[in-house]
Amino acid sequence: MQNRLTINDIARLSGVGKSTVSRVLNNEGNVSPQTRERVLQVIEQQHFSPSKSARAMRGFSDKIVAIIVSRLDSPSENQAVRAMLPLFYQQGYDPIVLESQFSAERVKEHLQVLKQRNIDGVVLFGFTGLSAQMLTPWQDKLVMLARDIPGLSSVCYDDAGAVHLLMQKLLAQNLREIGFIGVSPQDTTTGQRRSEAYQAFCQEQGLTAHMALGELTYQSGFELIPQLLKSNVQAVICASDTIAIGAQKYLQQQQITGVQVCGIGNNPLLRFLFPESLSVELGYGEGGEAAAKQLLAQLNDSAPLQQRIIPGKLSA
Ligand SMILES: O=P(O)(O)OC[C@H]1O[C@H](O[C@H]2O[C@H](CO)[C@@H](O)[C@H](O)[C@H]2O)[C@H](O)[C@@H](O)[C@@H]1O
Repeated sequence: MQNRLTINDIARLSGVGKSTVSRVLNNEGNVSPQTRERVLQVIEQQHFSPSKSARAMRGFSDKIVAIIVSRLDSPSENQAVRAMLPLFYQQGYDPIVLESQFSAERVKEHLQVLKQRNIDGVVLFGFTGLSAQMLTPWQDKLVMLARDIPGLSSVCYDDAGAVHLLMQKLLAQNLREIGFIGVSPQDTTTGQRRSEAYQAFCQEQGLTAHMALGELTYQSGFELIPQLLKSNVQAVICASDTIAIGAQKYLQQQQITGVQVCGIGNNPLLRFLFPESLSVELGYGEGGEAAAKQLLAQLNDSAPLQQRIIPGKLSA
């Protein structure tokens, strides 16, 4: 676990002054080789890493924000992170990126370390299983993306609205046999909200629902679309563009034409590989920007907490 030692402790343990420790950390001259060696030995023994204030003494930024993504390889999260970075840089904050892999336990560990390091603020890509109890102590310095929890600032995507846009577009094209590839309802947003929106729309319009559930992967789209093809679907809505890429790959491999594949997310790779697909721009970039602005407003101006939903739109 991380230590809480300060430069003063290192100075005391090394038998030197604070400024000497600072000179060693800065790799400046004016310190004898023996003293330098002694200080470095203590630093190593104590697993010391300079605190924010010590970093500031060394000329680094004193302002740090952490971005906790769920998956480093998620295209949607990458878009959001890319949009928030320039805003943090402009305001003199150094961002650091951590990964949760959808583990609440891992988020808890990250937050403990961030607290010890006295980090200024956090953007957290939320997910099902995170508790308000764990996050409320951070409420003034945290913004959650993609999930909302009462009492916290959040920026969310319009999950049900995206499914509606696609269903309406398909109906307008006279397509009524519409399948859906989703993910587990244990995932409240991409899973439950998108699947429920599909089922509700089918019910309202008197359509038969054809559903298959998998994971947030290309493989799921590839493996699940054959089930829906057995029901002679004319179109398939996938809960994400990543899933849609897998579904399209299957159709391409089997040389099946005439099935309209739709995704959610407006992923450039789907557009490039399969330009005939339909997708909804959920606003990942806009979401990342909004989350960064909200966090900066909370940190710099004590702005009130805010919950926001980014509207989606059919991609051109
Ligand atoms: O394939 P991707 O580009 O990664 O997109 C899949 C979905 O990723 C995001 O949802 C997932 O992560 C969220 C945290 O960022 C989490 O709240 C959600 O439960 C996960 O399903 C993104 O929010 C979705 O729009 C993407 O469809």
